[in-house]
Amino acid sequence: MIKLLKGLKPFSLSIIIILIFTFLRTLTELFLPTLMSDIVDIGIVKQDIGYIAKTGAFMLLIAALGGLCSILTSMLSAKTGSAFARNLRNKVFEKIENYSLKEFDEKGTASLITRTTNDITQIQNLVVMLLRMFIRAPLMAIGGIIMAINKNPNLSLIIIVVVVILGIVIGLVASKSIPMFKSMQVKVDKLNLVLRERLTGIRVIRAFNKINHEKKRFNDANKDLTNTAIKVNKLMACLTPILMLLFNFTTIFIIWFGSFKINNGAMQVGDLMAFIQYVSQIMFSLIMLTMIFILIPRASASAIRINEVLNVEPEINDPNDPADKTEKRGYIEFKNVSFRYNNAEGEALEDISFQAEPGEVTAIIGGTGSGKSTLVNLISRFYDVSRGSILIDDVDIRKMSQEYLRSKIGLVPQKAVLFSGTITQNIRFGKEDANKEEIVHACEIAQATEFINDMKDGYDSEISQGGTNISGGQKQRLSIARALVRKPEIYIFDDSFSALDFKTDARLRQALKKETLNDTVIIVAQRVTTVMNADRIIVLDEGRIVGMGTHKELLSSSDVYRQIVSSQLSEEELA
Ligand SMILES: Nc1ncnc2c1ncn2[C@@H]1O[C@H](COP(=O)(O)OP(=O)(O)OP(=O)(O)O)[C@@H](O)[C@H]1O
Repeated sequence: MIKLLKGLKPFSLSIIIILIFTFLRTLTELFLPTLMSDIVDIGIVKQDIGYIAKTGAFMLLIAALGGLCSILTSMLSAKTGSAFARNLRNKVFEKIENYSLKEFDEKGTASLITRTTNDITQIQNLVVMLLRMFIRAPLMAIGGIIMAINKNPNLSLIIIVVVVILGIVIGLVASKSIPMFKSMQVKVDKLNLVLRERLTGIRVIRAFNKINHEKKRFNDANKDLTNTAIKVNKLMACLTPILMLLFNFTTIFIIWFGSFKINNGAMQVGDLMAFIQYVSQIMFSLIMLTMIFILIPRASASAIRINEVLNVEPEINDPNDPADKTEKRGYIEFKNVSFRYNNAEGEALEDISFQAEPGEVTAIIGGTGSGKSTLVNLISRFYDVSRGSILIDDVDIRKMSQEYLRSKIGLVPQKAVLFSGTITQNIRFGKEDANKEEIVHACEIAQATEFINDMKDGYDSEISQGGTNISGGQKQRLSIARALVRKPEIYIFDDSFSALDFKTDARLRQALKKETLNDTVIIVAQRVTTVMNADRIIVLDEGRIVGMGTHKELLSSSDVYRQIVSSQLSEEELA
């Protein structure tokens, strides 16, 4: 928590101003009851109207000054709190951006979202509360005690009794509420996870008639959170009536004992009235302090979760002296590469060695889960190899900066991901300064022009979030165009033609061939027709290369390949 609060350093000036105004405000608040007591004891008792008017006007001025200080501190605290939260959010977001996929896998998207939003809001609430109350509450409590003793030392003994009772009540409430506040954060996390899955998987949920099942899952998580929130709020709600009761009894006692003192001439009426106000100020400040102490554990649970994000040292880092200049272009070499996912039992890839050169098409084929996507993800260094090495243009990719490495690659991922924005904006994601001709050219090769021209606004048509307003095949073609516009040295198509019909698939590959004459192309595919013309086909089975060569060579040398071919041919014939 302290570590996060160090982020308040840039706001030192605002904090100093807040402290000064808080100090002034507290002084005005402590001064008012004394003025009131003077009005009663001097003005009213002696029927001095002039004194009453003069002191009354002075009271108004002091109250106005206090009000002004209060407005200023509230405004500045809110502003500082928001700016602090903004900086923290940026910091967390920047950190997450540097995460490798391994860290994403570990933390989970839903949790990362809660940590960047809700958890930071908890810290922001605490900061605002601290700025507004942390100095004010003890200052007012101590000031109140001094003033009360000043008014009547004997009667002040009541304060000790009140503080002890108050301490016990607050202690009981805090010990019950703090664990509940902590568990609320975890429950918010859970709710976010369910909600996110529900929203992103809405089509599947409907298709499988799982709406009620999902509703129940969401309701359970929601109810769980609500129940805890209600419980903790009930508890907190009890605090106010108990404190009011305590305050009212205290007032009765003060008036009771005070009346004797007044009767004996040991105390004046005004002093008694002021005394009651000081006791109420002391109690109010203790409640404020309690609020802070209740907020602290909740915020510290959030701080721990935020620090967990900030403390992660991404596994994949750029080297200190990156080799960002290579003689060659487009050469890929896998040297005895093995790879194991974190927490996975077995290796996803084992002893993979092959080379790919510019002007060549290397295809990777294999059953589901054989490691095809894993293999191509290693080229972009989304994960680091567990053993062996990957060289690009004769340089180990761990020795290059990630930006330089990825600038060489045009990746079309297995799951086409588009962003909200126009078609042009989505394709410019591949190359920021791509001009209209480049965009149209890329779309022509990707066989996307036809459907783009059919759309109402052509290239300016809006793609909705996640590309839900276009078909799967159209999405794939746009993500292919996005990679093409980059004109990279290496193209990686991870099962990118699966949603295309055979005709479009063939046309696209033909156009692609001309476009990538001097580039290295890696194609991951399930269909034999997509890979059979490749210069080199790598057959993967359970993470191992079980065959490598041309279609013809593999037909005679690889059983697995022959099985894949025969299963598909018979399927096509059946169709
Ligand atoms: N993030 C991950 N964490 C742990 N294991 C994973 C992860 N991603 C994939 N795997 C496992 O690694 C193996 C290879 O997966 P990969 O996605 O590379 O297969 P694939 O050949 O591309 O399959 P498909 O054709 O179905 O896409 C599988 O057993 C899979 O369960």
